[in-house]
Amino acid sequence: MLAASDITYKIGSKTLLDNVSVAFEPAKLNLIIGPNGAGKSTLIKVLCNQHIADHGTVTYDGKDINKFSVAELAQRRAVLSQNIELAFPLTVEEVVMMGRYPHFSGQPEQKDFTACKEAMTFFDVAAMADRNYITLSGGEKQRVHFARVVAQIWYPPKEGSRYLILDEPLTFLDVYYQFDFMYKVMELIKQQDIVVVGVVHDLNLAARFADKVVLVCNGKILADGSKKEVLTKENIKAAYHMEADITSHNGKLQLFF
Ligand SMILES: Nc1ncnc2c1ncn2[C@@H]1O[C@H](COP(=O)(O)OP(=O)(O)OP(=O)(O)O)[C@@H](O)[C@H]1O
Repeated sequence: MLAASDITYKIGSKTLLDNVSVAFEPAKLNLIIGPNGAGKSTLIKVLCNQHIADHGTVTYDGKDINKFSVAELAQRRAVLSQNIELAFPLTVEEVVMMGRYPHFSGQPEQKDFTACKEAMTFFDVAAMADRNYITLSGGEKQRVHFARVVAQIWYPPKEGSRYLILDEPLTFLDVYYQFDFMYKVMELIKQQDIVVVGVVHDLNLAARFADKVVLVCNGKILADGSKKEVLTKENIKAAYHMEADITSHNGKLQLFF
């Protein structure tokens, strides 16, 4: 379980997160939604210790994030950030191997090569293994980063959960790969010990796939629960100032604007 309790985070006089408490369980697809500037990326950064909260705690498996060493956390928790830029000419396989850096010192071992190969196959980028990363399209690069972060947590740790934190993973992907990615994440969470937290903008993808939806607005949690509980006309209006028609057919929610 990944939990944040009473998080307040300020920059100067601006409060970016205001007393936020939220928890994410393993084996569930947890999605964070909310309008631009709501505080979603800030929350992700606090959950990852990239931002230190002014108040409140973040725990992984009940243990305070500050009690983990950087290496310990990196062996169990992979983070896909927005706008990843690589300055060096690397092959796709070398980029994916970066995910394994927390697991070896010196040279990668056979299990690191195996994790990379399997993660590349899983995300359909194995055929590009020897390509120069910077020559790839935006969507191809994004799939390479999926392989990198998933290679990082490919094997279960001796104890505790694995964590996969994704800040807007669907940017750059066409509709086929958006769905493909969601199905693949659902396949990963069947392993039961992976906590997945992702930020998405597409409310219909959240309506289709999420087990839990957290709606962030003005640095606060406006709603937190199942997609049916959170994706209501009232909540959408309050957060996005938009009227939505919401239909439910065979248990599937759909939003129209
Ligand atoms: N260093 C900073 N100084 C001042 N304000 C900041 C800083 N970083 C972020 N903010 C502001 O904090 C608010 C929350 O930003 P954040 O990036 O968390 O939003 P978001 O919900 O991820 O938005 P988006 O959907 O547009 O990516 C925004 O208003 C942003 O301008």
